[in-house]
Amino acid sequence: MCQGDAVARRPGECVTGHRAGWWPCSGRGARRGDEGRVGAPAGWRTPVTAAARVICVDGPNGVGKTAVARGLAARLGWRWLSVGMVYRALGLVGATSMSAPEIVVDFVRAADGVNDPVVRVGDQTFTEGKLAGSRTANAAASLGASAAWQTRVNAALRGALRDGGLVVEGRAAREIFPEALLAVYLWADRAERARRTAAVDGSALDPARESGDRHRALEALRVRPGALVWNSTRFTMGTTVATLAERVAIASGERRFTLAVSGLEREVLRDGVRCVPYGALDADAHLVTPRGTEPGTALRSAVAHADVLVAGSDIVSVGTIRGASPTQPLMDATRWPANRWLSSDWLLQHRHFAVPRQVVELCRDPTGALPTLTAPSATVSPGSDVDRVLRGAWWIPQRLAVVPAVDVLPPRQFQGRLAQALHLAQSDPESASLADVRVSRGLEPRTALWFLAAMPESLLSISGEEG
Ligand SMILES: Nc1ncnc2c1ncn2[C@@H]1O[C@H](COP(=O)(O)OP(=O)(O)OP(=O)(O)O)[C@@H](O)[C@H]1O
Ligand SMILES: Nc1ccn([C@@H]2O[C@H](COP(=O)(O)O)[C@@H](O)[C@H]2O)c(=O)n1
Repeated sequence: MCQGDAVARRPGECVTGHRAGWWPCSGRGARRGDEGRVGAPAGWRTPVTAAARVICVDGPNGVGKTAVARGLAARLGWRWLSVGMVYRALGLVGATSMSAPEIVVDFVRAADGVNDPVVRVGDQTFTEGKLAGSRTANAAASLGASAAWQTRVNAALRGALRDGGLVVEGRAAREIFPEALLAVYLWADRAERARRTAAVDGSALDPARESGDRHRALEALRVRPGALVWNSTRFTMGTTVATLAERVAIASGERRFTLAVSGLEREVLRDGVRCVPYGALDADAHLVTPRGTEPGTALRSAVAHADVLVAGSDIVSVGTIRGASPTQPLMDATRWPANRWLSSDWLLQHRHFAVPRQVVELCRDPTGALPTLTAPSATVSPGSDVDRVLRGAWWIPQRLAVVPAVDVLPPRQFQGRLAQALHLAQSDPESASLADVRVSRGLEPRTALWFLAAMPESLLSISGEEG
């Protein structure tokens, strides 16, 4: 089981040297040399130890962590747990460092068969329904920022580990359960999160709570390295839950990440990625390459894209695939979790891109037919299938605010400058929310991840030498 911090090593490798994400790190995954062993995934299964059957779901307020965690637990037949619930319960009983009540987290089977969490603080018992909504959140936030409470709450949460799987939702779930099989950072843009929050209890998103959660020193809201970043803005709960269940199966080795590749005539297994001819509807993503691309080049491209796609994203283009160095595409250089900041122009210049199946499905035409994707030329005609799919990605910018280009700064200064720019942008809700930031390829990966968490709506372009 890989517990490694993937960004600290060579891109795509965990401590044991296996690729993180799309093959399991328990030693039985596919390796180089698997090529052509089509069919190996059938019945191929890596046993997952009980301790590793933990999925973490983190993300900003109102994105749907609780609803998605419960839905995923129901689908997998696992229990689910909420970190925020414990802090909310403590806030509700008016816990203080002097009172130090006992905290116990347990489960109760709901009418629909799901094992829901129950939090006992002293002699009071809370279920999620009693704690939902924004009412109790501010007291929760101030307790949650304290290291002493974190220690106690985290111990209570870990005490809830049982045989069988556990889906844990909440801030820093991954820090509390570092052994997790899969950590998900659930995202939705601000307007959608506001809509979801209002639908729960009529309340508004609280920017102060979110900003506090982002900027505090310990257990801050941010994307943890290696997390699957799933942008749920345009997906139903059902699609998000089904997708995450598939990603759990991939992480546990029960299923292989599958890419449908244009121009490929037969199924091939390459570097652990199952590549199937374009058009296969069960693929996790579709890779479009320009007409006439050599199969070998398309397969190298597939592996490079898969590396990024397993970490989430809407549409991915990994830049020039160099013949001699297929393992060093542009995106790998930063271990980017998603490249949604790449502009449409950039994408068009590269003329190949990969799209998760769920994005393609969003772009069915009125008769329900799936779009036909062909590699874009520099002029994509408006209304064409490719145009619809590219526009179906939420990130194509409508407007742009330019913060100072920071490409020549070393990482520390870079982060300082970004923090300043972000602070300005976030403290003025009327200001444009998008930033055009140019980064050099030497960008420290953690800074990139931090940036994503701090300002996910940004357009980030990568300049400087590729490779
Ligand atoms: N596509 C969707 N994905 C996820 N949730 C959705 C979606 N559409 C609607 N919702 C609803 O949005 C609400 C999100 O609230 P929920 O409490 O789950 O969010 P949360 O991230 O846990 O919030 P908080 O951090 O404030 O506790 C739920 O009622 C959920 O059913
Ligand atoms: N690790 C955590 C988790 C949550 N909190 C605080 O509790 C608030 C409520 O959490 P929800 O996920 O239920 O919204 C949240 O805003 C956090 O401030 C925490 O401090 N640490």
